[in-house]
Amino acid sequence: MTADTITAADIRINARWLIPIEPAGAVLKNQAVIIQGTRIVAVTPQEQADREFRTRETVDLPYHVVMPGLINMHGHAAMTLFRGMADDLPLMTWLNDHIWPAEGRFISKQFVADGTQLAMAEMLRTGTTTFSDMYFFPEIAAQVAHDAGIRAQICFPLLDFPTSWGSGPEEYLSKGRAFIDTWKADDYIMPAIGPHAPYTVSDGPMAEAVRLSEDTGARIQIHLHETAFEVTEASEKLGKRPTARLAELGVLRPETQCVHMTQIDDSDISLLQQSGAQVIHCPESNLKLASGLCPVQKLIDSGVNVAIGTDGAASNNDLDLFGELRTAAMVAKVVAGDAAALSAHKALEMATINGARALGRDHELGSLISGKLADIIAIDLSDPFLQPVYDPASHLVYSNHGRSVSHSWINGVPQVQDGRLTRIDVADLMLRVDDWAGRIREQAD
Ligand SMILES: CSC[C@H]1O[C@@H](n2cnc3c(O)ncnc32)[C@H](O)[C@@H]1O
Ligand SMILES: [Zn+2]
Repeated sequence: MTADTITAADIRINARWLIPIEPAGAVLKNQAVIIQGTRIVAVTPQEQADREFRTRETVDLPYHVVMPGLINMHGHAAMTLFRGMADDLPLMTWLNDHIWPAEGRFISKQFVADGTQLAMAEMLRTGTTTFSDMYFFPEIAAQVAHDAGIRAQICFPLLDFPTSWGSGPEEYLSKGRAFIDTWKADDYIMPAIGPHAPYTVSDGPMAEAVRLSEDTGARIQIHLHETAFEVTEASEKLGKRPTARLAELGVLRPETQCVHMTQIDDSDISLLQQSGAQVIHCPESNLKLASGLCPVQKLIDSGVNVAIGTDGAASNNDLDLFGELRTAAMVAKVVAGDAAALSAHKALEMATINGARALGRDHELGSLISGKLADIIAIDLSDPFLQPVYDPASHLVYSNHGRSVSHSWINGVPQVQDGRLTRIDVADLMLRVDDWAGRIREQAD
Protein backbone atom coordinates (compact mmCIF):
# COMPACT_ATOMS: atom_id res chain seq x y z
CA MET A 1 0.00 0.00 0.00
CA THR A 2 1.35 3.49 -0.87
CA ALA A 3 0.93 6.87 0.80
CA ASP A 4 -1.69 7.80 -1.88
CA THR A 5 -4.14 5.30 -0.48
CA ILE A 6 -4.24 6.89 2.98
CA THR A 7 -7.83 7.74 3.93
CA ALA A 8 -8.82 10.77 6.02
CA ALA A 9 -11.29 10.19 8.85
CA ASP A 10 -12.51 11.92 12.01
CA ILE A 11 -11.61 9.81 15.05
CA ARG A 12 -9.28 6.90 15.74
CA ILE A 13 -9.73 4.93 18.99
CA ASN A 14 -6.73 2.77 19.92
CA ALA A 15 -7.91 -0.04 22.16
CA ARG A 16 -5.84 -2.54 24.19
CA TRP A 17 -8.78 -4.97 23.98
CA LEU A 18 -11.76 -4.93 21.63
CA ILE A 19 -14.93 -6.95 22.09
CA PRO A 20 -16.79 -6.37 18.82
CA ILE A 21 -19.72 -8.74 19.72
CA GLU A 22 -19.71 -9.84 16.08
CA PRO A 23 -18.16 -12.36 15.49
CA ALA A 24 -19.60 -13.86 18.69
CA GLY A 25 -17.08 -14.45 21.46
CA ALA A 26 -14.21 -12.53 19.82
CA VAL A 27 -11.69 -10.66 21.99
CA LEU A 28 -9.14 -8.80 19.87
CA LYS A 29 -5.96 -7.02 21.00
CA ASN A 30 -4.40 -3.69 19.95
CA GLN A 31 -7.13 -2.69 17.54
CA ALA A 32 -8.08 0.69 16.08
CA VAL A 33 -11.67 1.76 15.52
CA ILE A 34 -11.95 4.45 12.83
CA ILE A 35 -14.95 6.78 12.80
CA GLN A 36 -16.03 9.04 9.99
CA GLY A 37 -19.07 11.21 10.73
CA THR A 38 -21.69 9.10 12.52
CA ARG A 39 -20.35 5.68 11.41
CA ILE A 40 -17.56 3.19 11.98
CA VAL A 41 -15.54 2.92 8.77
CA ALA A 42 -12.95 0.38 9.92
CA VAL A 43 -11.95 -1.91 12.77
CA THR A 44 -8.38 -2.97 12.15
CA PRO A 45 -5.08 -3.87 13.84
CA GLN A 46 -3.28 -0.68 14.90
CA GLU A 47 -0.28 -1.18 12.57
CA GLN A 48 -2.64 -1.46 9.62
CA ALA A 49 -4.51 1.67 10.73
CA ASP A 50 -1.13 3.50 10.81
CA ARG A 51 -0.70 2.68 7.13
CA GLU A 52 -4.27 3.31 5.97
CA PHE A 53 -5.79 6.20 7.96
CA ARG A 54 -5.05 9.74 9.07
CA THR A 55 -7.56 11.09 11.56
CA ARG A 56 -8.04 14.56 13.03
CA GLU A 57 -8.25 13.04 16.54
CA THR A 58 -6.70 9.97 18.18
CA VAL A 59 -7.88 8.60 21.52
CA ASP A 60 -5.39 6.22 23.15
CA LEU A 61 -6.94 3.70 25.52
CA PRO A 62 -4.04 1.52 26.69
CA TYR A 63 -5.73 -0.09 29.71
CA HIS A 64 -9.22 -0.26 28.26
CA VAL A 65 -11.76 -2.57 26.65
CA VAL A 66 -13.68 -1.03 23.77
CA MET A 67 -17.09 -2.44 22.86
CA PRO A 68 -20.46 -1.37 21.44
CA GLY A 69 -22.54 0.95 23.64
CA LEU A 70 -25.03 -0.86 25.86
CA ILE A 71 -28.75 -0.94 25.06
CA ASN A 72 -31.06 -0.67 28.07
CA MET A 73 -34.27 -2.09 26.64
CA HIS A 74 -36.72 -1.24 29.44
CA GLY A 75 -37.19 1.59 31.88
CA HIS A 76 -39.22 4.53 33.09
CA ALA A 77 -36.53 7.22 33.03
CA ALA A 78 -38.35 10.00 34.89
CA MET A 79 -39.07 7.64 37.80
CA THR A 80 -35.42 8.11 38.78
CA LEU A 81 -36.81 11.02 40.85
CA PHE A 82 -38.69 8.35 42.90
CA ARG A 83 -35.54 6.30 43.59
CA GLY A 84 -35.63 4.87 47.13
CA MET A 85 -39.08 6.31 47.83
CA ALA A 86 -40.96 3.02 48.24
CA ASP A 87 -38.81 -0.06 48.87
CA ASP A 88 -39.40 -3.65 50.00
CA LEU A 89 -42.90 -4.01 48.55
CA PRO A 90 -44.47 -6.40 46.04
CA LEU A 91 -45.46 -5.01 42.63
CA MET A 92 -49.19 -4.35 43.10
CA THR A 93 -48.79 -2.75 46.58
CA TRP A 94 -45.86 -0.73 45.28
CA LEU A 95 -47.91 0.51 42.30
CA ASN A 96 -51.37 0.93 43.89
CA ASP A 97 -50.39 2.38 47.28
CA HIS A 98 -47.21 4.30 46.52
CA ILE A 99 -46.17 4.88 42.90
CA TRP A 100 -49.50 5.64 41.22
CA PRO A 101 -50.57 8.09 44.00
CA ALA A 102 -47.14 9.82 43.77
CA GLU A 103 -47.42 9.97 39.97
CA GLY A 104 -50.90 11.50 40.37
CA ARG A 105 -49.41 14.27 42.55
CA PHE A 106 -46.12 15.02 40.82
CA ILE A 107 -46.08 14.09 37.14
CA SER A 108 -45.75 17.15 34.90
CA LYS A 109 -43.72 18.10 31.84
CA GLN A 110 -40.97 19.51 34.08
CA PHE A 111 -40.88 16.35 36.24
CA VAL A 112 -40.41 14.24 33.10
CA ALA A 113 -37.74 16.58 31.70
CA ASP A 114 -35.69 16.64 34.92
CA GLY A 115 -36.19 12.97 35.80
CA THR A 116 -35.29 11.83 32.29
CA GLN A 117 -32.12 13.95 32.35
CA LEU A 118 -31.13 12.44 35.68
CA ALA A 119 -31.63 8.95 34.24
CA MET A 120 -29.67 9.81 31.11
CA ALA A 121 -26.74 11.12 33.18
CA GLU A 122 -26.58 7.82 35.10
CA MET A 123 -27.03 5.66 32.01
CA LEU A 124 -24.35 7.50 30.01
CA ARG A 125 -21.89 7.31 32.93
CA THR A 126 -22.42 3.56 33.16
CA GLY A 127 -22.12 2.66 29.48
CA THR A 128 -25.62 2.88 28.03
CA THR A 129 -25.86 4.60 24.66
CA THR A 130 -29.44 3.57 23.76
CA PHE A 131 -32.34 3.30 26.19
CA SER A 132 -36.00 2.42 25.98
CA ASP A 133 -38.52 4.45 27.93
CA MET A 134 -42.23 4.06 28.71
CA TYR A 135 -43.71 7.03 30.54
CA PHE A 136 -46.10 9.97 30.53
CA PHE A 137 -45.30 13.05 28.38
CA PRO A 138 -43.22 10.97 25.92
CA GLU A 139 -42.81 14.06 23.74
CA ILE A 140 -40.78 15.64 26.55
CA ALA A 141 -38.59 12.53 27.07
CA ALA A 142 -38.02 12.40 23.29
CA GLN A 143 -37.00 16.06 23.16
CA VAL A 144 -34.64 15.75 26.13
CA ALA A 145 -32.95 12.63 24.69
CA HIS A 146 -32.70 14.17 21.23
CA ASP A 147 -31.18 17.39 22.61
CA ALA A 148 -28.58 15.42 24.59
CA GLY A 149 -27.77 13.25 21.56
CA ILE A 150 -28.64 9.94 23.25
CA ARG A 151 -30.43 7.25 21.27
CA ALA A 152 -33.80 6.22 22.67
CA GLN A 153 -36.89 4.21 21.92
CA ILE A 154 -39.66 6.28 23.53
CA CYS A 155 -42.97 4.43 24.04
CA PHE A 156 -46.09 6.52 24.50
CA PRO A 157 -48.31 5.12 27.28
CA LEU A 158 -51.60 3.37 26.61
CA LEU A 159 -53.96 2.52 29.47
CA ASP A 160 -57.70 2.08 30.03
CA PHE A 161 -57.82 4.83 32.67
CA PRO A 162 -57.06 8.57 32.75
CA THR A 163 -53.66 9.93 33.82
CA SER A 164 -51.87 13.25 33.55
CA TRP A 165 -51.17 12.52 29.86
CA GLY A 166 -54.65 11.55 28.65
CA SER A 167 -58.29 10.94 29.50
CA GLY A 168 -58.45 7.36 28.19
CA PRO A 169 -57.44 5.04 25.33
CA GLU A 170 -58.84 7.24 22.54
CA GLU A 171 -56.81 10.24 23.59
CA TYR A 172 -53.64 8.20 24.26
CA LEU A 173 -53.92 6.70 20.78
CA SER A 174 -54.57 9.96 18.97
CA LYS A 175 -51.74 11.74 20.80
CA GLY A 176 -49.60 8.64 20.20
CA ARG A 177 -50.25 8.75 16.45
CA ALA A 178 -49.10 12.37 16.34
CA PHE A 179 -46.08 11.49 18.50
CA ILE A 180 -45.00 8.76 16.07
CA ASP A 181 -45.47 11.11 13.15
CA THR A 182 -43.32 13.81 14.73
CA TRP A 183 -40.39 11.58 15.67
CA LYS A 184 -40.35 8.72 13.12
CA ALA A 185 -37.58 10.24 10.96
CA ASP A 186 -35.35 11.41 13.81
CA ASP A 187 -31.71 10.25 13.96
CA TYR A 188 -31.86 9.51 17.70
CA ILE A 189 -35.48 8.79 18.62
CA MET A 190 -37.47 5.65 17.81
CA PRO A 191 -41.10 6.39 18.72
CA ALA A 192 -42.99 3.31 19.94
CA ILE A 193 -46.27 2.16 21.47
CA GLY A 194 -46.50 1.28 25.17
CA PRO A 195 -49.65 -0.59 26.20
CA HIS A 196 -48.84 -0.74 29.91
CA ALA A 197 -49.84 -4.35 30.75
CA PRO A 198 -52.56 -6.93 30.01
CA TYR A 199 -54.35 -5.99 33.26
CA THR A 200 -54.55 -2.26 32.41
CA VAL A 201 -55.37 -2.40 28.67
CA SER A 202 -58.56 -4.01 27.35
CA ASP A 203 -58.97 -5.83 24.03
CA GLY A 204 -60.13 -2.84 21.91
CA PRO A 205 -57.17 -0.52 22.61
CA MET A 206 -54.78 -3.50 22.49
CA ALA A 207 -55.97 -4.33 18.94
CA GLU A 208 -55.68 -0.62 18.01
CA ALA A 209 -52.06 -0.67 19.21
CA VAL A 210 -51.35 -3.56 16.83
CA ARG A 211 -53.00 -1.71 13.91
CA LEU A 212 -50.92 1.39 14.67
CA SER A 213 -47.75 -0.70 14.78
CA GLU A 214 -48.61 -2.36 11.46
CA ASP A 215 -49.35 1.03 9.85
CA THR A 216 -46.24 2.82 11.07
CA GLY A 217 -43.63 0.15 11.82
CA ALA A 218 -43.45 1.44 15.42
CA ARG A 219 -42.50 -1.24 17.96
CA ILE A 220 -44.82 -2.26 20.82
CA GLN A 221 -43.48 -2.70 24.34
CA ILE A 222 -45.62 -4.21 27.12
CA HIS A 223 -45.12 -5.46 30.72
CA LEU A 224 -46.09 -9.13 30.48
CA HIS A 225 -46.23 -12.12 32.84
CA GLU A 226 -44.48 -10.03 35.48
CA THR A 227 -46.08 -11.71 38.53
CA ALA A 228 -47.88 -14.94 39.37
CA PHE A 229 -50.88 -12.82 40.43
CA GLU A 230 -51.16 -11.35 36.90
CA VAL A 231 -51.27 -14.80 35.31
CA THR A 232 -53.60 -16.38 37.90
CA GLU A 233 -56.06 -13.48 37.81
CA ALA A 234 -56.20 -13.50 33.98
CA SER A 235 -56.62 -17.29 33.90
CA GLU A 236 -59.51 -17.10 36.42
CA LYS A 237 -61.27 -14.11 34.83
CA LEU A 238 -60.74 -14.89 31.13
CA GLY A 239 -59.96 -18.57 31.11
CA LYS A 240 -56.66 -17.94 29.37
CA ARG A 241 -53.14 -16.85 30.17
CA PRO A 242 -52.10 -13.29 29.15
CA THR A 243 -49.75 -14.56 26.41
CA ALA A 244 -52.59 -16.62 24.89
CA ARG A 245 -54.89 -13.57 24.96
CA LEU A 246 -52.23 -11.37 23.35
CA ALA A 247 -51.52 -14.02 20.71
CA GLU A 248 -55.24 -14.08 19.81
CA LEU A 249 -55.27 -10.27 19.55
CA GLY A 250 -52.25 -10.34 17.21
CA VAL A 251 -49.99 -8.55 19.70
CA LEU A 252 -47.30 -11.24 19.70
CA ARG A 253 -45.12 -10.57 16.65
CA PRO A 254 -41.42 -9.76 16.01
CA GLU A 255 -42.18 -6.05 16.48
CA THR A 256 -43.41 -6.62 20.06
CA GLN A 257 -41.14 -6.54 23.11
CA CYS A 258 -42.47 -8.50 26.11
CA VAL A 259 -40.97 -7.17 29.35
CA HIS A 260 -40.35 -9.38 32.43
CA MET A 261 -41.81 -12.82 31.47
CA THR A 262 -41.04 -14.31 34.88
CA GLN A 263 -44.05 -16.64 34.99
CA ILE A 264 -43.83 -18.70 31.84
CA ASP A 265 -44.51 -22.30 31.02
CA ASP A 266 -43.86 -24.31 27.85
CA SER A 267 -47.07 -23.03 26.23
CA ASP A 268 -45.88 -19.42 26.65
CA ILE A 269 -42.41 -20.27 25.29
CA SER A 270 -43.88 -21.90 22.25
CA LEU A 271 -46.08 -18.81 21.58
CA LEU A 272 -42.96 -16.62 21.81
CA GLN A 273 -41.09 -19.00 19.50
CA GLN A 274 -43.84 -19.17 16.88
CA SER A 275 -44.54 -15.44 16.90
CA GLY A 276 -40.93 -14.20 16.94
CA ALA A 277 -41.80 -11.79 19.78
CA GLN A 278 -38.92 -10.32 21.78
CA VAL A 279 -38.28 -10.83 25.52
CA ILE A 280 -36.82 -8.07 27.69
CA HIS A 281 -35.31 -9.46 30.89
CA CYS A 282 -35.24 -7.17 33.98
CA PRO A 283 -33.66 -9.36 36.67
CA GLU A 284 -33.01 -6.80 39.43
CA SER A 285 -36.51 -5.32 39.38
CA ASN A 286 -37.92 -8.86 39.32
CA LEU A 287 -35.81 -9.79 42.35
CA LYS A 288 -36.51 -6.61 44.33
CA LEU A 289 -40.29 -6.76 43.87
CA ALA A 290 -40.12 -10.54 44.42
CA SER A 291 -41.97 -10.95 41.11
CA GLY A 292 -40.16 -14.10 39.99
CA LEU A 293 -37.38 -15.43 37.77
CA CYS A 294 -37.22 -15.44 33.99
CA PRO A 295 -35.81 -18.71 32.52
CA VAL A 296 -33.36 -16.88 30.28
CA GLN A 297 -31.22 -19.83 29.18
CA LYS A 298 -34.30 -21.88 28.30
CA LEU A 299 -35.62 -19.00 26.18
CA ILE A 300 -32.28 -18.59 24.40
CA ASP A 301 -32.10 -22.36 23.78
CA SER A 302 -35.61 -22.13 22.28
CA GLY A 303 -34.43 -19.49 19.80
CA VAL A 304 -36.17 -16.54 21.47
CA ASN A 305 -34.27 -13.24 21.36
CA VAL A 306 -33.66 -12.01 24.93
CA ALA A 307 -32.49 -8.44 25.55
CA ILE A 308 -32.01 -6.77 28.94
CA GLY A 309 -33.36 -3.74 30.81
CA THR A 310 -33.05 -2.21 34.25
CA ASP A 311 -36.71 -1.15 34.63
CA GLY A 312 -37.13 2.15 36.49
CA ALA A 313 -34.81 3.31 39.30
CA ALA A 314 -37.81 3.17 41.67
CA SER A 315 -37.77 -0.64 41.51
CA ASN A 316 -34.11 -1.48 40.85
CA ASN A 317 -32.73 1.00 42.30
CA ASP A 318 -30.06 1.96 39.74
CA LEU A 319 -29.69 2.12 35.97
CA ASP A 320 -26.25 0.48 35.76
CA LEU A 321 -26.57 -2.09 32.98
CA PHE A 322 -23.20 -3.70 33.80
CA GLY A 323 -24.51 -4.42 37.31
CA GLU A 324 -27.68 -5.80 35.71
CA LEU A 325 -25.60 -8.15 33.55
CA ARG A 326 -23.79 -9.47 36.61
CA THR A 327 -27.11 -10.21 38.31
CA ALA A 328 -28.54 -11.71 35.12
CA ALA A 329 -25.57 -14.05 34.66
CA MET A 330 -25.56 -15.17 38.30
CA VAL A 331 -29.32 -15.75 38.51
CA ALA A 332 -29.49 -17.52 35.13
CA LYS A 333 -27.09 -20.17 36.43
CA VAL A 334 -29.22 -20.94 39.47
CA VAL A 335 -32.46 -20.94 37.48
CA ALA A 336 -30.97 -23.33 34.89
CA GLY A 337 -29.15 -25.39 37.53
CA ASP A 338 -26.10 -25.03 35.30
CA ALA A 339 -22.99 -22.91 35.96
CA ALA A 340 -22.45 -22.69 32.19
CA ALA A 341 -25.77 -20.90 31.63
CA LEU A 342 -25.57 -17.30 30.36
CA SER A 343 -21.79 -17.04 29.96
CA ALA A 344 -20.08 -13.64 30.07
CA HIS A 345 -20.11 -13.36 26.26
CA LYS A 346 -23.80 -14.33 26.03
CA ALA A 347 -24.61 -11.73 28.72
CA LEU A 348 -22.76 -9.04 26.74
CA GLU A 349 -24.74 -10.03 23.64
CA MET A 350 -27.98 -9.52 25.60
CA ALA A 351 -27.02 -5.90 26.31
CA THR A 352 -25.86 -5.12 22.77
CA ILE A 353 -26.80 -7.06 19.62
CA ASN A 354 -29.92 -8.66 21.18
CA GLY A 355 -31.18 -5.20 22.18
CA ALA A 356 -30.49 -3.95 18.66
CA ARG A 357 -32.44 -6.95 17.30
CA ALA A 358 -35.40 -6.20 19.59
CA LEU A 359 -35.43 -2.66 18.16
CA GLY A 360 -35.22 -3.96 14.58
CA ARG A 361 -31.90 -2.07 14.23
CA ASP A 362 -29.30 -4.86 14.33
CA HIS A 363 -28.16 -3.85 10.83
CA GLU A 364 -26.73 -0.62 12.30
CA LEU A 365 -26.42 -1.01 16.07
CA GLY A 366 -25.16 -3.54 18.64
CA SER A 367 -21.72 -4.50 17.33
CA LEU A 368 -18.49 -2.88 16.18
CA ILE A 369 -18.30 -3.59 12.50
CA SER A 370 -17.58 -1.31 9.60
CA GLY A 371 -20.72 0.50 8.40
CA LYS A 372 -22.53 0.48 11.74
CA LEU A 373 -23.32 3.62 13.71
CA ALA A 374 -20.50 4.79 15.99
CA ASP A 375 -22.12 4.03 19.38
CA ILE A 376 -19.06 2.93 21.30
CA ILE A 377 -17.91 2.70 24.93
CA ALA A 378 -14.58 2.12 26.70
CA ILE A 379 -14.08 0.55 30.12
CA ASP A 380 -10.88 1.25 32.08
CA LEU A 381 -9.51 -1.99 33.55
CA SER A 382 -6.54 -0.36 35.31
CA ASP A 383 -8.23 -0.16 38.74
CA PRO A 384 -7.08 -2.69 41.36
CA PHE A 385 -10.56 -4.21 41.54
CA LEU A 386 -10.27 -5.21 37.86
CA GLN A 387 -6.72 -6.69 38.03
CA PRO A 388 -5.21 -8.97 36.89
CA VAL A 389 -6.78 -9.41 33.45
CA TYR A 390 -6.94 -12.91 31.97
CA ASP A 391 -10.25 -12.46 30.15
CA PRO A 392 -11.69 -8.93 29.75
CA ALA A 393 -15.18 -10.28 28.96
CA SER A 394 -15.19 -12.03 32.34
CA HIS A 395 -14.31 -8.77 34.13
CA LEU A 396 -16.97 -6.78 32.29
CA VAL A 397 -19.71 -9.10 33.54
CA TYR A 398 -18.48 -10.62 36.81
CA SER A 399 -16.20 -7.94 38.37
CA ASN A 400 -17.06 -4.61 36.81
CA HIS A 401 -19.48 -1.84 37.72
CA GLY A 402 -20.62 0.76 35.25
CA ARG A 403 -18.47 3.27 37.14
CA SER A 404 -15.39 2.01 35.25
CA VAL A 405 -16.78 3.31 31.97
CA SER A 406 -14.35 6.01 30.89
CA HIS A 407 -15.51 7.02 27.41
CA SER A 408 -18.55 6.85 25.21
CA TRP A 409 -19.56 8.07 21.78
CA ILE A 410 -23.02 8.13 20.24
CA ASN A 411 -23.26 8.74 16.48
CA GLY A 412 -19.52 9.48 16.66
CA VAL A 413 -20.07 12.32 19.17
CA PRO A 414 -18.25 12.08 22.54
CA GLN A 415 -20.67 11.80 25.47
CA VAL A 416 -18.27 10.66 28.22
CA GLN A 417 -14.59 11.59 28.33
CA ASP A 418 -12.36 10.35 31.17
CA GLY A 419 -15.50 9.52 33.16
CA ARG A 420 -17.07 12.97 32.76
CA LEU A 421 -20.26 13.84 30.90
CA THR A 422 -19.62 16.24 28.05
CA ARG A 423 -23.15 17.36 27.21
CA ILE A 424 -25.16 17.38 30.46
CA ASP A 425 -24.66 20.17 32.99
CA VAL A 426 -24.61 17.98 36.11
CA ALA A 427 -24.38 20.86 38.64
CA ASP A 428 -27.49 22.51 37.24
CA LEU A 429 -29.28 19.16 37.04
CA MET A 430 -28.50 18.45 40.72
CA LEU A 431 -30.17 21.72 41.76
CA ARG A 432 -33.36 20.72 39.96
CA VAL A 433 -33.21 17.18 41.43
CA ASP A 434 -32.81 18.63 44.95
CA ASP A 435 -35.83 20.79 44.39
CA TRP A 436 -37.97 17.78 43.38
CA ALA A 437 -36.67 15.72 46.30
CA GLY A 438 -37.70 18.52 48.70
CA ARG A 439 -41.22 18.60 47.27
CA ILE A 440 -41.59 14.80 47.25
CA ARG A 441 -40.28 14.55 50.86
CA GLU A 442 -42.70 17.26 52.03
CA GLN A 443 -45.67 15.25 50.73
CA ALA A 444 -44.46 12.10 52.45
CA ASP A 445 -44.02 13.80 55.89
C1 LIG B 1 -47.76 3.65 31.24
S1 LIG B 1 -46.41 4.58 31.84
C2 LIG B 1 -45.57 3.44 32.80
C3 LIG B 1 -46.27 3.05 34.07
O1 LIG B 1 -45.70 1.84 34.49
C4 LIG B 1 -45.48 1.90 35.86
N1 LIG B 1 -44.47 0.90 36.21
C5 LIG B 1 -43.20 1.08 36.55
N2 LIG B 1 -42.58 -0.11 36.76
C6 LIG B 1 -43.52 -1.05 36.53
C7 LIG B 1 -43.51 -2.46 36.56
O2 LIG B 1 -42.44 -3.15 36.90
N3 LIG B 1 -44.65 -3.13 36.26
C8 LIG B 1 -45.77 -2.44 35.93
N4 LIG B 1 -45.83 -1.11 35.89
C9 LIG B 1 -44.73 -0.42 36.19
C10 LIG B 1 -45.09 3.33 36.10
O3 LIG B 1 -45.18 3.67 37.43
C11 LIG B 1 -46.06 4.04 35.19
O4 LIG B 1 -47.28 4.29 35.84
ZN1 LIG C 1 -41.44 -1.34 33.78
